[in-house]
Amino acid sequence: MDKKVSFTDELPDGTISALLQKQNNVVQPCVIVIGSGISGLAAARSLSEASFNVTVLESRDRIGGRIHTDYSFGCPVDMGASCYGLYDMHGNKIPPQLVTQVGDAFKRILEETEKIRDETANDMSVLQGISIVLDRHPELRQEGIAYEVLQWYICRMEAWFAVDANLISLKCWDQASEPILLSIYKHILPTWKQYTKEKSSSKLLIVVQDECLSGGHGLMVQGYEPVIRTIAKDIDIRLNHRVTKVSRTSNNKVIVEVEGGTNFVADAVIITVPIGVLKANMIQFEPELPQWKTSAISDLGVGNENKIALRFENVFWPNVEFLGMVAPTSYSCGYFLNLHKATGHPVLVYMAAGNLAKDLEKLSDEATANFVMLQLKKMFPDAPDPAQYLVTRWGTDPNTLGCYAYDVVGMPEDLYARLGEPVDNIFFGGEAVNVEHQGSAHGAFLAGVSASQNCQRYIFERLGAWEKLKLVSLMRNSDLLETGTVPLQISRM
Ligand SMILES: Cc1cc2nc3c(=O)[nH]c(=O)nc-3n(C[C@H](O)[C@H](O)[C@H](O)COP(=O)(O)OP(=O)(O)OC[C@H]3O[C@@H](n4cnc5c(N)ncnc54)[C@H](O)[C@@H]3O)c2cc1C
Repeated sequence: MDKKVSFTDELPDGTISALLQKQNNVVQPCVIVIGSGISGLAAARSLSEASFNVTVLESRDRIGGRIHTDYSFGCPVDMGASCYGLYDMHGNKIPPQLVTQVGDAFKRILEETEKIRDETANDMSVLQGISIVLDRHPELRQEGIAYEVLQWYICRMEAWFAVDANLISLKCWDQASEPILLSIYKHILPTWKQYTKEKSSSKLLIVVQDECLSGGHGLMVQGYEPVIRTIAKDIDIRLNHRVTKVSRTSNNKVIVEVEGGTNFVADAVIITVPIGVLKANMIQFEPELPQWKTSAISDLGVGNENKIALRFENVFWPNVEFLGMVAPTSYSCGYFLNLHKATGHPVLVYMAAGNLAKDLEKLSDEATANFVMLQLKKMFPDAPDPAQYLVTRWGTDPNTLGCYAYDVVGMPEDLYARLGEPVDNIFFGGEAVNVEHQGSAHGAFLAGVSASQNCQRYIFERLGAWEKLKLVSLMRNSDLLETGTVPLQISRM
């Protein structure tokens, strides 16, 4: 007589696994993740821990994507922010009181733009909003060097969005969750502590530091690399696999084609390539993606920010966390992160955003380093030549085609949400699908986990009772997972 096995949680661990192993027909659901940035790796890790068979396809010869720690200077170089020293274009230090005073005015200006937004039905740019506020409140206008400091604050805001302020949507710029708003204030205002006090938001700070992966705007002294390596541990990652096509089949499978013609077949795919890559249609979809999805991709903006790291033989600058140079326009303001303070190595990192970042990508590495040295020499006329330099080109790198997503003036507000919606068994992760923390490493991480959970749910719901039982038993017994792994991809040569 056949013994009926019921789908129950009560069975002792191993009982069902042993039975299944005997039957020798254990097939784990297969998922392909495209992209090995923090989002793709988070998705892959989450799937792997749920006993799904997962393979990551990565176009580059390295993992990490937009998180890349360079060690060629003999120390890790990536990112950070906070305490500051501001200079004018003639090398004179700006009095800290003036910087704080203009910072407070800038905070008030931003608050006043909220009223403008509430009054008008149509969207406008942040820069337009600021200009209306200054017309209405002459007392907030700045003159002389204070005007240049105000431009520097606008320059830092542009760096946050990686695009010029005349392109940032007033309607959407601060619609992210409070922790990210707090990060913006922290990033651009020396008075951020006062801001958090006013909002009595010590709880928010804890959220920023504990819940978000990067802990707000701290500097990862060892670089981000160890985080990436930890998430990627034991995951099947195929480097130099550039995906060119994703096809859905009539039997609910996906076929993922890479450059060179190799195909991978799976039950579902999670796409985590940058929004710039999607916008440039570097991946073909068959059948085509629906209009609500393609319009979200085309309507979302992608900004640009580049870093130019300079290593010197010795430190000749003050012991501050960053050096800023004010100027009559935000385009000509400057910002150098001082890595010496955190790492002890004589390294400065210049950051350029928006149009400046685009313009610098038209120059050679050497010409870019020369431009940055001219900026530095305005503050420190005797600055020696750097011993080494590194230049990023996120805007023209075919693996990114931009820095991160931003809200274009006048576009619908649901773009991030639409971008994150699955299309059957195609799921979307990546920085740009996180509604609350887009443009950040922690947002990308959370988007990857969320795409994985949606994908697991989708697959689980489509399994028959017997397959569900098999999957649950696999989840309970990781030993079986090791012996029962089935290769994910098939090749069609
Ligand atoms: C200059 C700069 C400064 C930043 N500063 C900060 C900061 O201070 N704090 C912060 O939190 N965030 C910051 N960010 C943002 C953060 O780095 C990103 O949001 C995050 O790393 C994005 O991760 P992701 O996995 O979504 O995308 P990515 O890391 O870009 O991963 C996508 C992967 O897909 C791969 N790929 C592309 N095309 C294909 C294809 N056709 N087939 C296969 N693979 C493909 C890419 O090579 C890449 O590895 C910064 C970004 C930049 C560029």
